[in-house]
Amino acid sequence: MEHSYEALRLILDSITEHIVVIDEAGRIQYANRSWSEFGSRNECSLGTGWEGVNYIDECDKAAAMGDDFGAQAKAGILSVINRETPAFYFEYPCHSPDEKRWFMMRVTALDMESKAYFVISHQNITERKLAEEEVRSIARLDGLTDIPNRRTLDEFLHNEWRRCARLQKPISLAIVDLDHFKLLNDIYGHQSGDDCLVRIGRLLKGFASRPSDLCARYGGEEFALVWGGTSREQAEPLSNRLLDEIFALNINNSHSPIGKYLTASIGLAVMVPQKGQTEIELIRRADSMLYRAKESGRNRVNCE
Ligand SMILES: Nc1nc2c(ncn2[C@@H]2O[C@H](COP(=O)(O)OP(=O)(O)OP(=O)(O)O)[C@@H](O)[C@H]2O)c(=O)[nH]1
Repeated sequence: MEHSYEALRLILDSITEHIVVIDEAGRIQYANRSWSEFGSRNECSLGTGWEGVNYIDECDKAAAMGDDFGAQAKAGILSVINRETPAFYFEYPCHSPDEKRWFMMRVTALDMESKAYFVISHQNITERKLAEEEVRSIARLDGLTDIPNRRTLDEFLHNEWRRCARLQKPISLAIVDLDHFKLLNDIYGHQSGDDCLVRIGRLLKGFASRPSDLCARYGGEEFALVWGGTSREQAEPLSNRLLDEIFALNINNSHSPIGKYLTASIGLAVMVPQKGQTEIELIRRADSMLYRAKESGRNRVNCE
């Protein structure tokens, strides 16, 4: 069987990986059925017929249309052709309008009948990529409230700070700390405390609706809101509305000296980032405003 050309062709056609073989100039010399079928199903630039197609030119065309992966694929293929590396591996997205897809491209040399050829195979790795995306998104969220966690906040704040520095726009940070939450936990139990944190998280999501906004769980019963491109005139009423809405949830905290429903305190800082400053200064200011809000009676917004 191994001597039968027909048998080998059938075997290659039965493989789900898309396989093409090119020569040193990049001209396609062979394509298996999976490769041809994928091309025709997806109206890929290479189309159904492969005769006369130069694979490297196709990568160039993709790169010229702004596809960075085209340029990377070409560089990798050339590195194998020039024998700078024995193999090239490359993961790239190839999404269709209605589904996400990723492929792993492998390029290896194949010396045959004293001529050099190169095998390029594409394996569908979508399942693994989707699982990785899921893990990444779980790692970015707080397990209890399902809103971004501290790590995500730090990253977002860093990027938003830099964006606002570039545009010389104000950036606001509100640190929201629930008042006498320990009493709520002590009287109604830890589970009620958890339920309450979940409700607050849900409420906060409604205060972070723009791409330049983010709400996050900052610590135990502390939350944070970043409002990029937002001035004090906009952030202060927003913060006051947030306090009103927390109170309007009517979450019992009967032993709180402030009132029978749960309240919160907010430290608000607003800065237009200047040279030499970092977002640490914004956090420091919001923290000190929160401290003052707590010191001066809680259930209020303090803004410097
Ligand atoms: N149920 C629950 N409680 C939490 C969680 N994280 C922190 N806490 C509780 O939050 C309470 C915070 O207490 P404190 O730091 O004294 O603050 P506080 O009672 O809110 O008082 P002030 O902030 O000064 O108004 C503690 O009892 C923590 O156990 C959590 O994930 N779930």
